[in-house]
Amino acid sequence: MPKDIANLNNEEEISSAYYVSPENRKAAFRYTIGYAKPHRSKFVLIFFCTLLAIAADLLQPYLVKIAIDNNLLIGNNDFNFLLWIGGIYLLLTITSFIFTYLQNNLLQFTGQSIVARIRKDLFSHITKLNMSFFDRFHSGSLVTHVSSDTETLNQFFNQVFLSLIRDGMTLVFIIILMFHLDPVLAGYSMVLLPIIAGIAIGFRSYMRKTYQITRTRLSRLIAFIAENLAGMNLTQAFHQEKEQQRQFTDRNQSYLKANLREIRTNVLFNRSFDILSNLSVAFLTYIGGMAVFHHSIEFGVLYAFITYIRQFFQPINNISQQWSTLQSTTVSMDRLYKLFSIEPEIKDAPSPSQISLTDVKGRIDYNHVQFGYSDDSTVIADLDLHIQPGEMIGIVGTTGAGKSSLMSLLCRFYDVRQGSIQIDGTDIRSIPQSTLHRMIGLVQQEPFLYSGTIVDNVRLFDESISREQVVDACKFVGADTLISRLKDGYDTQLSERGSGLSAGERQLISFARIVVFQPKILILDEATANLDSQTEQLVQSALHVVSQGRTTLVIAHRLSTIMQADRIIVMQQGQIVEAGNHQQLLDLHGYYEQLYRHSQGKAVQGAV
Ligand SMILES: Nc1ncnc2c1ncn2[C@@H]1O[C@H](COP(=O)(O)OP(=O)(O)OP(=O)(O)O)[C@@H](O)[C@H]1O
Repeated sequence: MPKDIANLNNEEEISSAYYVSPENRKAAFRYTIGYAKPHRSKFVLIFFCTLLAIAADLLQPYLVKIAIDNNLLIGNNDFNFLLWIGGIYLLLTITSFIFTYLQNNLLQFTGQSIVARIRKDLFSHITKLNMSFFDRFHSGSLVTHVSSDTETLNQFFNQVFLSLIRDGMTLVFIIILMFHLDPVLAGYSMVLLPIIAGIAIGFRSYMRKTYQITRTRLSRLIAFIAENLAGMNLTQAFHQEKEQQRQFTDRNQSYLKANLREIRTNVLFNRSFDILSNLSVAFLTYIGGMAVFHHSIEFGVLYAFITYIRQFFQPINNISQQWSTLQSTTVSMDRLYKLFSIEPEIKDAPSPSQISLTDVKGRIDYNHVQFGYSDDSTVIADLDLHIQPGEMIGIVGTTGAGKSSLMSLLCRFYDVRQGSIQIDGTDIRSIPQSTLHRMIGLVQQEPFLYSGTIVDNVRLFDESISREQVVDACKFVGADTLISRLKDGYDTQLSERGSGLSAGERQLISFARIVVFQPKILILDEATANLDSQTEQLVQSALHVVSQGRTTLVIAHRLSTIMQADRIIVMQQGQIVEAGNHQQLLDLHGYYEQLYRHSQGKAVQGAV
């Protein structure tokens, strides 16, 4: 994967991030073109529309040439003939309009459909990647890939591709017509062709660099905005507004500078190109004028020739302009291809065990588990834990002891390094992930809610679950009273991440999800620390009712939540150091007792 573009700092890094090796370029190109294949017939149609539009355009000067040479210059004032020529000219204009319109619409439709498909596949691919991928990748950069890089591909289909067909064909037709009109003048023009093309390509390659810098700076800006919006509460809580504003201004300014430089270079190039084009016209007018003077060509030929030479520059300019777009498309194609090529590290076994969700009992065995996020770190060291179906386990421990990691391993967000985890005696690596995730219900410390109504959030947009089921579930966990107090009740629209609801209310909605989806195992990363005592009471009783008949693992931040647990395990540095029920642990006079005394002290202080 190239370095995260959000983190590119200087232009050298930018250049190297934008370097695409020829092999990668080919593979990425083949991959992208694969998306265009189903649209073959539309591309053929586009080709013919373009062909007809160009032919209609290019025949117009030729018609005028005929009118001049075959009528006006020889004094054959045949008005009928001129009328015919005028009629055909009009017809050609209409033909060009119709086919250009068709070609544009067809190409837009095809290009947009291809890119929409790529965007859809990319999003679906990203959702299948493992947590380790998201540990490495900033969400801001992923937003950029899904939005900007696919947009660049859009430009490829709607601009580059169109230009290659339309301008390429126009150039070829103009050359043919020029040679048909006068080979000598055409020969002179051909001398100019490589000079103009050389200058155009040289200039464009310089422009490409400025363009890349602009795009990278824009990506950095977008990534910064995305990340800042996600962490806005933190920014405000820690009065980071000024610092964030400063960083934003830096990025904004550097984008502005790059943008202005790009525009300056663009204008300079286009004006230089115009001058070059005018000089060439002047040169050919001189040579052609001499030829007319010496009667070696007719005036109409010179007229047509000058018109063609003017039209000759446009496609060269267009192609060279698209050349730089093509370069950035190559980079985007490469980045998207690399993203598509990332395989999920955690995959279902080739022949997974078939497990019926209704038969799950909920026994969990951690068998001498070892785990680390990287090869050189160990977060869980040889942990052995066996949990009976329906048992409630409280997990406490120091910060960073590995409590959440233990839960992530059970959900198979990561795979164990050594040992195994079994559910009802089956290694979770041989259970299909979709089944595994239906077996386990997760209530996070900061429950995530989607944009949508409360009903949508409880049933997770699964229309097969009725509204009544949702309401019953909310009543069951005691969330009904809270929800009824909201203005639109169950139809209250929740904004992004469920803001508008308190942490406790969000937790209650997560509990209702558990009741609706009926997983046999419940994991709760408890967040009662943030709750007022009344909501805490509600969450406690919700936990009590929801945990009935389920194997429940509770990471406790307040001991009051787990004092009633069947078993409490105390973790330190990835190991279980104490285990037993509340009383047994107090009798050990160990770490748990210290925690308990500490929490009692706090409670007393709180009461004072
Ligand atoms: N995604 C990750 N990538 C790398 N290291 C991680 C990741 N998540 C956690 N860690 C590290 O693994 C160790 C265990 O973290 P874990 O979150 O499991 O601890 P915890 O006991 O749940 O802590 P807390 O009570 O603070 O939530 C810590 O040192 C942490 O820094």
